[in-house]
Amino acid sequence: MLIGCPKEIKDHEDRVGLVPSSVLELVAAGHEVMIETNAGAGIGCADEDYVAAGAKIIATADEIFATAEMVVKVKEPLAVERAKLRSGQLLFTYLHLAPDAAQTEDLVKSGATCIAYETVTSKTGALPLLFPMSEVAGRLAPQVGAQALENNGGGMGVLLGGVPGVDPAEVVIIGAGVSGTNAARVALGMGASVTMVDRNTDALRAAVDRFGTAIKTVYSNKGNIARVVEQADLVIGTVLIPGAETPKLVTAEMIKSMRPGSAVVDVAIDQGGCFETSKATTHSDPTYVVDGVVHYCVANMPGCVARTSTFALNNATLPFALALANKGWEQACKDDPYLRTGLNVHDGKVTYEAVAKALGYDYTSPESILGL
Ligand SMILES: NC(=O)C1=CN([C@@H]2O[C@H](COP(=O)(O)OP(=O)(O)OC[C@H]3O[C@@H](n4cnc5c(N)ncnc54)[C@H](O)[C@@H]3O)[C@@H](O)[C@H]2O)C=CC1
Ligand SMILES: CC(=O)C(=O)O
Ligand SMILES: [Mg+2]
Repeated sequence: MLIGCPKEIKDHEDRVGLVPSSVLELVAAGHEVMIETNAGAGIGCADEDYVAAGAKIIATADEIFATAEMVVKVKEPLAVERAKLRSGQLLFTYLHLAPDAAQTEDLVKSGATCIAYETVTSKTGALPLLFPMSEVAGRLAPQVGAQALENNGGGMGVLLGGVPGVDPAEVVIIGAGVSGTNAARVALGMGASVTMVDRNTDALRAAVDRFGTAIKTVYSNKGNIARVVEQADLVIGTVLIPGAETPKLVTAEMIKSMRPGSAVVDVAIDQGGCFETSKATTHSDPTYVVDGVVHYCVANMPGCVARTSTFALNNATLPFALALANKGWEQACKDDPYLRTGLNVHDGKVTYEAVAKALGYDYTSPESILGL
């Protein structure tokens, strides 16, 4: 198969779809790999590293989209990239379609087959291609939240860990999944006082088993969220309903109840965000203030630690990229029901139910397309 990997063009997105060692594996399996020139610059991988792995360096994204049978990326295609997609082409990347009507419409119109990293599942019901980036974003969240609480960051001038004789910050993490657990690990390490909120009591039990009495846990309902948010210095939102738009669990009224100079970090912004006051921001201009509360809502947080993130992402994506290249997407999705759940759009049809429901499309099941 002819595989193409363009340079990412989202604001401050330095990750890249394939690292040289992944190229090596794909080439060893008999495939041709095209990498856009300088695609790996932000992760410390030069064109020569890709050439040594067997890739061909291509001058422009246009050439890659025009010829590749499978395009491997990191972020959702932006409008200029969507315009280059072709009918019958396979796109393998993050998509986050439910809150993004414009992208969904373009992908449907393109006729391409689009497999979303974030809805590929595993035997245990986990999301193996979201997992590594949720680990990264979760670990980054207290770090960016701590900066937002600094006077320079627009915050009230609170040190997350406090000092002897002065209280640490109160950090509330809504969603005790992968991002939430990683956020808790770092926030506790920085010395904050941490409360985790989830509607899944098993997730709260797992947090207590992991962190012991250092962590406080609260069951997720409106009243409890209103109470802990009002008392928080920093709220980190990491809620997910796979493939669907994030529920707005923290209302504008709750944000108003927080102390001026407190902060929120909406990790879940890529699925629409869990604060009513959230709107997506970029690494160039990551924060804004609503009712005195600093909001950080960057939708590609791992992009700022691109080297760590790209290698972690490739560890997870490579087996699936190999299966897609070796067998073609149809056979690969027939053989693997967990990869099949990644199919979001095919030949003008929306093939992921939560996306169809969120955006008012008819839903066509992957099984019906594959004749299963
Ligand atoms: N902004 C960014 O750069 C990045 C964002 N993400 C996003 O972070 C979000 C979280 O991802 P993961 O941690 O992997 O998900 P996860 O599935 O591991 O965890 C989500 C948690 O939310 C909980 N939840 C669902 N409904 C809830 C409710 N009503 N109240 C409280 N908790 C509720 C679930 O029980 C689960 O424990 C996703 O939207 C993901 O796309 C992930 C990586 C990077
Ligand atoms: C998961 C995701 O959207 C990201 O890593 O940017
Ligand atoms: Mg994102």
